[in-house]
Amino acid sequence: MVSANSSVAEAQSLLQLHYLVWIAAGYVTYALLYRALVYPRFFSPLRSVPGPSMGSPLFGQYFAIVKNETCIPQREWAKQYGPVVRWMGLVGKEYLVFLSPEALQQIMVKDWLVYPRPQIMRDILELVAGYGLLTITGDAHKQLRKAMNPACSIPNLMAQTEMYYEPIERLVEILNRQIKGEAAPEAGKVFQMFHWMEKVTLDIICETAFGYKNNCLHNPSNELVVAFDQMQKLQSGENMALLIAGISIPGVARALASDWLYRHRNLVGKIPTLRPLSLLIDSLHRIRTISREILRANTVVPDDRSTKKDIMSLMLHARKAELNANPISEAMSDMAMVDQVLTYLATGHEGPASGLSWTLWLLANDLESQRRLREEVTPIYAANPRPDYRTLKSLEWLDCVVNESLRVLPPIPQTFRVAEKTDYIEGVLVPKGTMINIPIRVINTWKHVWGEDAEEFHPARWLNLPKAYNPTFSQFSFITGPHGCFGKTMAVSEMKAVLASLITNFEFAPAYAGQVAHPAAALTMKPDDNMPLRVSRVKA
Ligand code: HEM
Repeated sequence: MVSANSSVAEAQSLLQLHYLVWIAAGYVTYALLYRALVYPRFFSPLRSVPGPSMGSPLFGQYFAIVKNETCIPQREWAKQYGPVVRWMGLVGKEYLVFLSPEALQQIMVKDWLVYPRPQIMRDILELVAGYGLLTITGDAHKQLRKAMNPACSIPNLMAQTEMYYEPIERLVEILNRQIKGEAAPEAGKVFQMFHWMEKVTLDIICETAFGYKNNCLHNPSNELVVAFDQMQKLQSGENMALLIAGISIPGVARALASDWLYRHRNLVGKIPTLRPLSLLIDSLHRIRTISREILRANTVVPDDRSTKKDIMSLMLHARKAELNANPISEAMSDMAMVDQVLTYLATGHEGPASGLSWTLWLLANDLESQRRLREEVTPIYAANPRPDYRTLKSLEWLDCVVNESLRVLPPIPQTFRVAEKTDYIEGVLVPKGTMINIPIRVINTWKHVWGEDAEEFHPARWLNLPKAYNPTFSQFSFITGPHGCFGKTMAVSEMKAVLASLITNFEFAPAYAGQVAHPAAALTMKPDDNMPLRVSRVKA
């Protein structure tokens, strides 16, 4: 009897569980359908903002975004619908694009605290660049940025410029030697220019930011280059989607950077879909190991009178000052310091390496601009092969070339912000939680400002700027405001030093007839074929 009763009770509770599962599944389906199909079509305050069709019910325009060249769909939409565009992401997630200076001023400058980087973006950035300026916001960000600002002061940059030349001269010497070794040296040699730009910029940032001699130019199996290369190969729309899906699960971002998962990465790699994650774990571990090494090599804290203002000295100094003021304060731990090293390693070389590769590509396809640049820089180098910061800054055509290249092919082609509260932008009611897509590449090539040839490379346009040009918002490659690029001035002066040395010594041409560039982007926009270019000695 007892057992018959308990069987009935068991059957009843199973039935209840069964109902609960059905109710939960029904609710999730309803919520998904409501979010993806009903709300954006019938209730969203953004439903009347112009933009492309809703796309697929679950994926919106997601595939148009990840399968096309970065920012090209947004550019087409802006041409068709104007400077405010709405597009749909996954499961009804609404994205807004604004191109006007007024809107960008509000989002990036005036109300920057209302529009922080979205959490998912910060999680991804934290994975590659650690917990630092890129991932924090508000007061913590203000404090860290204030401590670091002297690293990019003009006197500091003037002192740093001299340090660029050792790696640059190594690069020139390697290219020269390899061209000489060819059967017909006068015809030059094809080099994967992105690889070389990555190496020279890594050596420069290691030296100028941390006083660390990396010398990956002479060492093809250098751990840092191998790790960053491996990460670069993983940068595709599909892998990014996998990463975003993975990171959306709480705890996954932290796990990916953990030593435990590194030890078990081969197990992860056994599942074919997860193989890119196992490579990512490996790269992250290698980069963290070197960052720790860099920190260990920098244990001496500069005293108060020290004139050393490289990034590492400033960080050590800030930590010492904090501990002196309050010995029990939570000054940066060694782990937090490693994260700062990661931030500058990643940001300090990727942008300049991509920027330089794109500039060489554009010059290889515009021989007149290349010739004019050589004519400007050659006498400068003949007088002094290590021109200083002010000399580089004063070269007019060099400035035009760098500005124009960064405008047409910006190394960081887009970024995102999220509305933390409901607000109006350009008269559009933007509900809390709306994603703001800042398509830098589209802003930089907006015909309304730059005219009909906006998408073409014409350095001379910087000598006669259009009426609608706005110095802060028309070339937006470093964005602006409290989260604007920390290394802007350094990046530009570094690009100029590398470019001027290369153009004085070499001529650049496409590697083969009909060559086209293939920009591939996840975080930064790089040439997906490593940019092969034919390099030959400048004829006397
Ligand atoms: C051509 C080269 C470069 C370009 C185009 C570039 C562009 C950018 C952009 C667009 C951002 C904002 C990203 C966002 O908000 O989503 C940014 C942020 C940042 N960049 Fe650069 N960057 C370059 C070089 C550098 C260099 C050389 C350094 C370091 C020495 C650097 C350090 C940083 C840091 C630390 C941030 C975060 C700033 C903050 O939020 O306070 N960048 N960069």
